[in-house]
Amino acid sequence: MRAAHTEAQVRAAEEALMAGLPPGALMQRAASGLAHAVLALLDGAYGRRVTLLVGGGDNGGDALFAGALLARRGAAVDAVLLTESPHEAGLAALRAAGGRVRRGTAAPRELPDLVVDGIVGIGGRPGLRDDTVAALEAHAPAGSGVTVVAVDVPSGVEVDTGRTPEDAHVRADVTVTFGTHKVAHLVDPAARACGVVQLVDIGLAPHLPAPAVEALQAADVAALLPRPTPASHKYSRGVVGVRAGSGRYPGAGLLAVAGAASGLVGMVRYVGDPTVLDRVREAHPEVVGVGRVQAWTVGSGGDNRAGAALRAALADEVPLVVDAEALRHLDAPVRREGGEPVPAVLTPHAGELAALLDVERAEVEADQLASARRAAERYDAVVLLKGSHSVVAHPDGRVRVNTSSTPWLATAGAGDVLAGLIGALLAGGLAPYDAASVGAWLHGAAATYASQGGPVVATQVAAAIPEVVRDLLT
Ligand SMILES: NC(=O)C1=CN([C@@H]2O[C@H](COP(=O)(O)OP(=O)(O)OC[C@H]3O[C@@H](n4cnc5c(N)ncnc54)[C@H](O)[C@@H]3O)[C@@H](O)[C@H]2O)[C@@H](O)CC1
Ligand SMILES: Nc1ncnc2c1ncn2[C@@H]1O[C@H](COP(=O)(O)OP(=O)(O)O)[C@@H](O)[C@H]1O
Ligand SMILES: [K+]
Repeated sequence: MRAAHTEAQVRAAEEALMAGLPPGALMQRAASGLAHAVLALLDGAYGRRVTLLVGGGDNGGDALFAGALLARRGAAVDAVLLTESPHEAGLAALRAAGGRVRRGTAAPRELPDLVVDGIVGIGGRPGLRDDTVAALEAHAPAGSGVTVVAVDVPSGVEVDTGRTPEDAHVRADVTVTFGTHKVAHLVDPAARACGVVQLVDIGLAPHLPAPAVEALQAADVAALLPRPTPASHKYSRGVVGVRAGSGRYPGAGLLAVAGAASGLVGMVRYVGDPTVLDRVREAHPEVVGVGRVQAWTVGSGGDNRAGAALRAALADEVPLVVDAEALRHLDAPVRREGGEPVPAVLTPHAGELAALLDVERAEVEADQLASARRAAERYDAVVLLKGSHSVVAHPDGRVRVNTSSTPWLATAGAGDVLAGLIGALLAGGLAPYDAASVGAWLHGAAATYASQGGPVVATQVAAAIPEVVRDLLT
C-alpha cells in the first residue's frame, strides 16, 4: 500500500524520530537521498550544471546540503537565494564544497541541466511570489527541456488537499520526497505537478499513524481479489446483474456487460432494453437474463427509464453500483424503500459529482478530495470520483486514490466498463470500498496494458482485464 500523510502527521512523526537522533541527522538523510536521485537523473555529476532555487525553510536546507554533495562530486552548482534568511549550515556547506551563491531573478548566461526546487516544502503556503515565478522562468523556461526536481513537494501546491488554488506552482519532472508520501503526491490537480515521485526512506515509518490517503499497489489488489476454489460453482462465485444501455446508448449496455463479464464472477445477467439484450447475447453468449443476483450495476448509458431501473435494483436488497443516468435519480442518503441502508458505490465523473453536490464542475475538479468525501458522507455510500487519479471515498472518511491509469483511458465508454467491473467485484463478495478501489486499479491497469503507450478504446480495456488479473495472480 502506498501511504500518504498530512503535514501535521509528518511533523509529529518527525519529532518522535528526532528525539533519538543527533540534530540535523534527518536533513542529512533527506539531502543525501535527494542528491543521489539527482545523480541518477544526470547520469553522473562531473561537468553537469545544477541550479538550486532556495527558500528560507528546511526545504531550502535540503536543497543546499544536496547541492554541496553534488558540488563535491564535480557538478557546477549555483544556488539562487529567494530569501533573506537561507538555512545557514546548508549555505556554509555549499560554499565549502565550491558551490556559488547568487540572489535575484536574472536569467543565467547558460541554462542549467537541472533545477532543484527547494523553495518551500510542507511548510509552504499555496502559490508562489512573483519574484519566485520569475526565477523559475529564468532557469527552467517552459519547453526548455531543463529537468525540474522538486524537493519534497512542488512548491506552491497545497500539501494536505491536493489543491492548487493559486495557479503559480512548480511543475516538476521528478519529486523526491522523504519518509512518506504527502496527500498532494496522490490527489489531483497537485499530483499532476509532481511528475514521477521518488520516496527516500529516512526512518519515519515506525512513527507514522494511519495514512490520510492511500493507494493500492499490485500486491494489495492481488490479496483482495475474489478467486475461485476447487469447491466453487458459478453461483457461489457470485452473479452480477447489469441494468444499463438503452435504445439511445446501446453500446453502453454492451460495455458495462463487457466489464462485468471479465471472468471475476460466476455469471452475468442483463436486464433491460430488448434490442440491447439481443446485441449483448450476440457479443457475450454466456450472459443470461432475469434472475437472482448478488449485486447490480445500474445506469450506464441509460435513458429516462434509469430511475425505474434504479428503484428496481434498490428493491433487490443487494449491493449496487450507481452510474451515469441513474445518479440523477439518487436521494441522499441512499436508502431502500422502507429506509434501510444499502451498500452502494457511486461512480460519477466530475460533472456528475457536481450535480450530486449541487456545485459547479470546476469546484469539484479543483478540490477532488474534499468533494468526493463530502458526497460519500452526504449519500452514505462509497463515491468513486473518476479522473486521472480517481478518488474513492468511504463515508467514514477513508480515501484511496488510484494511480494505475494512463491518460489514454480518457475515452468514451471507459466508465461503462468500470461500472460493470465494480459490479462484478461486489457480486464476488468485496465490500463496496474494496470493490471500488480494486475495480479502479484493474481498470487503469487494463488500459495501461492494452495501450502500451498508444491509443485504446473501451472494448480493448475490457478485453485486457483477464490478462491483468492473470499477471497479478501468477
Ligand atoms: N518534516 C520532516 O520530516 C523533514 C523535513 N525536511 C524538510 O523540511 C521541509 C519543511 O521545512 P520547514 O518547516 O522549514 O518549511 P518550508 O521549508 O516548507 O517552508 C517554510 C518557509 O518558507 C516560507 N514560505 C512559506 N510559504 C511560502 C511561499 N508560498 N513563498 C515563499 N515563501 C514561503 C516561510 O515563511 C518559511 O520561511 C520539508 O518539506 C522537507 O523538505 C527534511 O529536511 C527532513 C525531514
Ligand atoms: N486523464 C485521464 N487519465 C487517466 N484516466 C482517465 C483520465 N480521464 C478519465 N479517465 C478515466 O476514464 C474513464 C472515463 O469514464 P467516463 O467519464 O464515465 O466516460 P464514459 O461515460 O464515456 O464511459 C474513467 O474511468 C476515468 O477515471
Ligand atoms: K519544494
